[in-house]
Amino acid sequence: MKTVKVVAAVICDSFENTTKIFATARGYGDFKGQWEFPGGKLEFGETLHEALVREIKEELDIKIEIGELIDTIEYDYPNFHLSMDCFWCIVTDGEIILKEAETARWLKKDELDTIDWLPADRTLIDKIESQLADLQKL
Ligand SMILES: Nc1nc2c([nH]c(=O)n2[C@H]2C[C@H](O)[C@@H](COP(=O)(O)OP(=O)(O)OP(=O)(O)O)O2)c(=O)[nH]1
Ligand SMILES: [Mg+2]
Repeated sequence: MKTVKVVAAVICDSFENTTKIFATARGYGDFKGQWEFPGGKLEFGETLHEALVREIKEELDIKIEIGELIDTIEYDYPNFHLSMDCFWCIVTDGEIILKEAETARWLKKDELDTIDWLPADRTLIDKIESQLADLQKL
């Protein structure tokens, strides 16, 4: 099975005091209407950071700062294997404009389980919830 290498941005309001994260609903294709984190496939020769900055500019028209890696999700879809690196990010410049997504939401911590995520994202949501819970204990 072919592997598709993807990088995704979990954009939050603050690295230290996170109260909400940004999710988008896919605007096209097989998973239209299901929720995900903005990002996309690496192009040849790009680093993870270069790819993520490019994708977020293309999809949301903003500049981001990339923080820590949250997790690398490995997931088998029927037609391909997904390997997706997911990073905490914050917006550093611009106003979000949805260039590709059908719609978007800023989700509070307790809302993360209330929407229909892409299948590969469910383990990531658990990881995000536990990292946010750890942050609160500090
Ligand atoms: N961006 C993104 N893709 C995800 C997530 N979860 C998940 O299973 N995927 C899958 C869906 C796609 O099959 C694959 C690649 O994502 P993509 O469609 O965003 O790639 P792209 O932006 O480069 O778009 P395209 O030009 O190939 O259409 O990863 C997620 O949270 N974010
Ligand atoms: Mg994309």
